[in-house]
Amino acid sequence: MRVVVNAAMSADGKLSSKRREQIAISGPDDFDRMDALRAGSDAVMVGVGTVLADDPHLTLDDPERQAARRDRDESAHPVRVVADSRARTPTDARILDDAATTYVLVSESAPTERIEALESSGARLVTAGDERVALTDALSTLEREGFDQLMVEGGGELIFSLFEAGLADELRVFVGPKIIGGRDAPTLADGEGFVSEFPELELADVERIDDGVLLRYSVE
Ligand SMILES: NC(=O)c1ccc[n+]([C@@H]2O[C@H](COP(=O)([O-])OP(=O)(O)OC[C@H]3O[C@@H](n4cnc5c(N)ncnc54)[C@H](OP(=O)(O)O)[C@@H]3O)[C@@H](O)[C@H]2O)c1
Ligand SMILES: Nc1nc(=O)c(N)c(NC[C@H](O)[C@H](O)[C@H](O)COP(=O)(O)O)[nH]1
Repeated sequence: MRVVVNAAMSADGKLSSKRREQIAISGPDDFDRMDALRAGSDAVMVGVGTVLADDPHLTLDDPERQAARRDRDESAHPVRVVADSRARTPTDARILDDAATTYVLVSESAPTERIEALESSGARLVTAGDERVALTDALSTLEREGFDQLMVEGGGELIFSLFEAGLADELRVFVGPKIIGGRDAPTLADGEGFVSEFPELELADVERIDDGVLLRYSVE
């Protein structure tokens, strides 16, 4: 399964502000590019931090893209995936609505009542790992479900872990024309951080979009 990380960051490398509220960094063309990438993916994944901060829907905006997926005998929207070790996703989260199938990746530490609440909300639960979701195992399960391409939208904690586990195959990052600042604002890769053996990228393409630049890297 190909894992494509796609995010938008300010010119100073932030994914949102220190308040962790959603900030429009992409312009209209980059949002449309993101929608097209979602349409070409079997599943779209975020961490529970993004769910709690943004209440994302993770569906396709463009009806024609939905129709094209149906014409390919696929679901109108890609599957939605949340990395959520303790099953904290609120049962009224938009990501759990009936617009698309949603997988919640949990660990053994998730309370039974929370798991039951998410299952009652229609989520499909995948358990991997003791305290935190074991991403390698969880993504292997998704691959066995037949997913060929997984798009990961963030946030920084999840993206760091994917690179740390060697699971990211491609990084597409839109650099937008804003300064957000803030030593505590989320960046593209947060987590513990690397101090050696830094993941190496190969620059595949540079494209001007809106008032920003899309950088596409393959991960070595
Ligand atoms: N600009 C963009 O493109 C973009 C995209 C997405 C998000 N964002 C922004 O980013 C912010 C949220 O980012 P975030 O870093 O706080 O949250 P996140 O990466 O979305 O979610 C992080 C959480 O995921 C859970 N998780 C489960 N398994 C994990 C694993 N193996 N490794 C890492 N995390 C794991 C952890 O919570 P548990 O320990 O409870 O499981 C962790 O705290 C928001 O402000 C949002 O607006 C921006
Ligand atoms: N590509 C991109 N450009 C941005 O300017 C921005 N703020 C995000 N942020 C990602 C956001 O935090 C969620 O991951 C979903 O993109 C929201 O999904 P919906 O629109 O509700 O489907 N992503």
